[in-house]
Amino acid sequence: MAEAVERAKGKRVCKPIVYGNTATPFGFKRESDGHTHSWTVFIKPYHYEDPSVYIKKVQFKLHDSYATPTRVIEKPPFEVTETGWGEFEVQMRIYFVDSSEKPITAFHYIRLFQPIVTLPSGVQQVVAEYYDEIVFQEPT
Ligand SMILES: O=C(Nc1ccc(C(=O)N2CC(c3nccs3)C2)s1)[C@@H]1CCCN1
Repeated sequence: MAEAVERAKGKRVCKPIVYGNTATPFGFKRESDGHTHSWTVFIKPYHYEDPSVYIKKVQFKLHDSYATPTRVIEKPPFEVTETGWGEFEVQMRIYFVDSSEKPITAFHYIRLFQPIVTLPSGVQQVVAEYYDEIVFQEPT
């Protein structure tokens, strides 16, 4: 109720987003660290638009075994590329250009093995992504 009072009635702005990860197997276990895959965790607009218009930065929290597990990305693309051998949960915290908008948190479980998609190039890749919407209540 307090928030409703704080914000004058105004139009609602919806920003469709996609978040998730892609992954590509090395095809072997790397001798140095046992890693088997390269993966990229991301959050991006669903439509073709510049996310920096409304997203200031995104904080990705990886598994603590990674060096510097908290990664802050301050300009698009809002993504982190790493290598590894297993699947685990990543926390993503989205900070907005409008500082009156509270940051929001999403969680994504890194997938390395499925679902497999075949890209137009014929290359096979794991793509695990989810659709969501960020809704802003714009004051008048
Ligand atoms: O896999 C899992 N957890 C994982 C956490 C981190 C993983 C990983 O891939 N890596 C740590 C990173 C480094 N290695 C060396 C230096 S940094 C590469 S895997 C769980 C276990 C059961 C199901 N999922």
